Amino acid sequence: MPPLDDNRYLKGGPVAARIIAEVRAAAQKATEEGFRPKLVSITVGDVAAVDVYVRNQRAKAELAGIDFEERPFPAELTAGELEAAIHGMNADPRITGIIIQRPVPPHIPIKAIQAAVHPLKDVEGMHPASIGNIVYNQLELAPCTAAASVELLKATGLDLKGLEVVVVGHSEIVGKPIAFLLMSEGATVTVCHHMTRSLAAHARRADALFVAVGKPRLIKADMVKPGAAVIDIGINAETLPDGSSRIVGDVDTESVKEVASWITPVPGGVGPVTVAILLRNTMVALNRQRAVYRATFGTAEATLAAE
Ligand SMILES: NC(=O)C1=CN([C@@H]2O[C@H](COP(=O)(O)OP(=O)(O)OC[C@H]3O[C@@H](n4cnc5c(N)ncnc54)[C@H](OP(=O)(O)O)[C@@H]3O)[C@@H](O)[C@H]2O)C=CC1
Ligand SMILES: Nc1nc(=O)c2c([nH]1)NC[C@@H]1CN(c3ccc(C(=O)N[C@@H](CCC(=O)O)C(=O)O)cc3)C=[N+]21
Repeated sequence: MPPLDDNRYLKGGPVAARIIAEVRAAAQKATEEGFRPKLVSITVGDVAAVDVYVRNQRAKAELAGIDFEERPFPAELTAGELEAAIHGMNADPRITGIIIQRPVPPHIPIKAIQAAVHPLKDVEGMHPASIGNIVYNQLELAPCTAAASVELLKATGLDLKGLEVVVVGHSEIVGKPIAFLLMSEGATVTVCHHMTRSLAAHARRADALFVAVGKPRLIKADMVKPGAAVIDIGINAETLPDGSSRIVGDVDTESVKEVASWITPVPGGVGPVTVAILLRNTMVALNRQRAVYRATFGTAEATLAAE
């Protein structure tokens, strides 16, 4: 197997740019028709871990013509107060989508809070109803990171039907939705987690390996099948001896790139595509809201016109 040349890095930039261009055209059309999309980002407390994510969301939303508003709440906020604020946003027709940045403080029950977001405004695809849609093969509004990871695998041109795929990590926000999306596309999916007996034995069988664990360099070259596609979802901050910090994934990229045919870099891989999918989901949400609006008010108009 020849060493991976630069072309085989599965970079997120071009995929994200294509999606954002599509979103921009759709957002412009919707705005002209009187429905300007708007995304609201909720953070609770001082969460340094999401700073980069929120900064990129704002920058790309501006590029796409989607309004972006940050609503920071103090760490002492109660779950009831946060739910009330979300109900207010659900009822506000100017707001298209709501994203609750993770993590939230331990006294806030994240599942209940995610369920408080109206499914029509759930641009993260984390409401139980949204997750349920994925199980029923309705894939147009999926959790952003999971959808981004699958989008990158598709960019390899590999046929997903019957593809042997291994997903490492089974969180509700990343690993599990990746597995459901891939099953819907016809892949044969194995899901590994911390109780899996031999991670290496499973991982080595994969034509496509997805890793979402949160452990730097968990996946080494001897755990990867030659020629495989490796999608590294991990985002881990690492402090260097000189005190500076950098972001690394869950895959030992240096060694794995000698074995794999495709590998997503960190940074510059899944991250930028995640942001693009969030914006695409915002347009999916807007279109659904418009359909409800038409069904509610358009009919009355048609009835009046007919009279
Ligand atoms: N690029 C992006 O857009 C995003 C990146 N991330 C990154 O992805 C990574 C995962 O995030 P998230 O899913 O939220 O994390 P969680 O901590 O919620 O989940 C980690 C998963 O890894 C599993 N796991 C833990 N240790 C092992 C092990 N040794 N071998 C196999 N599996 C193991 C856990 O299994 P168990 O539950 O059984 O212990 C769990 O399912 C993080 O680095 C995070 O920063 C997250 C969101 C977005
Ligand atoms: N409800 C919720 N959903 C999430 O999906 C979620 C979250 N909370 N909390 C935090 C994590 C982390 N995350 C990132 C997504 C993109 C980049 C990103 O765009 N990264 C770029 C830039 C990195 C840089 O500039 O250093 C890259 O990887 O190239 C980073 C981090 C989403 N997460």
